Amino acid sequence: MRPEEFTDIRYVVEEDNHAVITIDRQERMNSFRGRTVDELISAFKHAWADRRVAAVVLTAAGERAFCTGGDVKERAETGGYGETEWGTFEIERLHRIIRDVPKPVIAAVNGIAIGGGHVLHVLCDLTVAAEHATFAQSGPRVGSFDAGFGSAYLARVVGEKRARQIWFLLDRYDAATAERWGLVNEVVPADRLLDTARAWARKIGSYSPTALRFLKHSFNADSDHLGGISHLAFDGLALFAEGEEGMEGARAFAEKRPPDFRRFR
Ligand SMILES: CC(C)(COP(=O)(O)OP(=O)(O)OC[C@H]1O[C@@H](n2cnc3c(N)ncnc32)[C@H](O)[C@@H]1OP(=O)(O)O)[C@@H](O)C(=O)NCCC(=O)NCCSC(=O)CCC(=O)c1ccccc1C(=O)O
Repeated sequence: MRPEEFTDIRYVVEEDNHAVITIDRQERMNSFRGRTVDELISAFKHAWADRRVAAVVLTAAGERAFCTGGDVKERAETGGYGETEWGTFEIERLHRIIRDVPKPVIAAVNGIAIGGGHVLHVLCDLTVAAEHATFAQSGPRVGSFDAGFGSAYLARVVGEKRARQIWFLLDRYDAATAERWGLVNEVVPADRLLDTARAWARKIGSYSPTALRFLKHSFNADSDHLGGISHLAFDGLALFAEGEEGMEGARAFAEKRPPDFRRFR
């Protein structure tokens, strides 16, 4: 897919140095549907292939949300995430490409990062967050889980107790807390968010791309076996999400009522 065809995201190469990928579905709080995921994968491939690009910035439009994960309304209405290029929902491939693209990926978190949106920033190499940004997982409330990188790799980042706290209590954490936990690298005022990400990209652009490529692969190698767990988990999730228990979570969200999971205990 060519960048001119994108409807859910924007892709721009700035200063002949870095790519900026902007999720832009503000009417659904920058949640992703199947098409959004296809476009994100395509954008990362463009950034991978483009020799001008030293680093990739992943951000989103507006100040309210970075990404709120899967489009829960779409899921409640249709049981899935809508049409895709190949007929498959490629979120796992998106996770892989963020890790595999041999250039540092910087998440610039401009608002809430929750659910699958939180997982996206966790998988990025670096995270800079606006002061008002918040962080949370939500799966067990809306009938979902990320039992792969989204939980196991998160535990690498913040430690087992914090990762379990994030997934079992589903609270929202402010940017200062996220920085204290090592979940984000730096917190800046909202009006400095993109400039900080750009400055990091510029700095990265002055370093040896081959050295950076090997370093990224080296960091990944140590946790790559978690990809096998992700594989199992996403196949399990696909079955779970369309079943009664999974759908209770999505429907409850769309109907603005608390979910009732008691019959599934
Ligand atoms: C983000 C909130 C905390 C914001 O709360 P608040 O500020 O009070 O605003 P709201 O009034 O709730 O929301 C405003 C407006 O936006 C709509 N909206 C918000 N989030 C979404 C969303 N994710 N999808 C669609 N629409 C959304 C909301 O309905 C409101 O619309 P109105 O028309 O104005 O009423 C809060 O909104 C919130 O908690 N949102 C849900 C976050 C969430 O749970 N996300 C999904 C998690 S699951 C996931 O991301 C993984 C999916 C996945 O990878 C997968 C893969 C393979 C198979 C299956 C799956 C799977 O489905 O799990």
